[in-house]
Amino acid sequence: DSLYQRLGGDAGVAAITADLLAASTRDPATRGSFVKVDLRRLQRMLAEHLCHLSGGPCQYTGDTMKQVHGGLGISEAAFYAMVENLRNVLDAHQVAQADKNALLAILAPMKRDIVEYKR
Ligand code: HEM
Repeated sequence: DSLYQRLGGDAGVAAITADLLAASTRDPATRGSFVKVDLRRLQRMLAEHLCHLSGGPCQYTGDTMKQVHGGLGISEAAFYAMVENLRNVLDAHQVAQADKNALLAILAPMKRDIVEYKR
């Protein structure tokens, strides 16, 4: 029994990813970053990434977090806004508190590779 399974497996991770992307393209704190992005591809890569990180049977085929986000000028505030949106999405999918914390704990250290500005 892995975190991936507790997130709902393939279908759960796909739905969580779709909802997070929907929130990210709506939230004024983050939406500007996604204007020119191929969201279908991003959905696929992000789902792969989350599947891999949570112990699912997936290979992540994208680039490193530093390669992907470098130069995008992402602020710490935007990062925290996305974390907050993910927290809400996981709540909406009734992911247990411990599993939510486990996933967020895996993602938190990536901040240093993603954020370029304090605000
Ligand atoms: C822990 C937090 C985050 C994780 C795990 C994450 C993960 C990813 C992944 C896996 C990709 C796809 C990589 C690829 O295509 O090779 C991606 C792309 C992207 N991310 Fe993030 N991300 C995070 C935070 C953010 C934040 C806070 C923003 C902006 C507010 C952001 C903006 C983007 C954009 C714009 C792309 C698409 C880049 C492109 O295709 O040119 N990400 N992210």
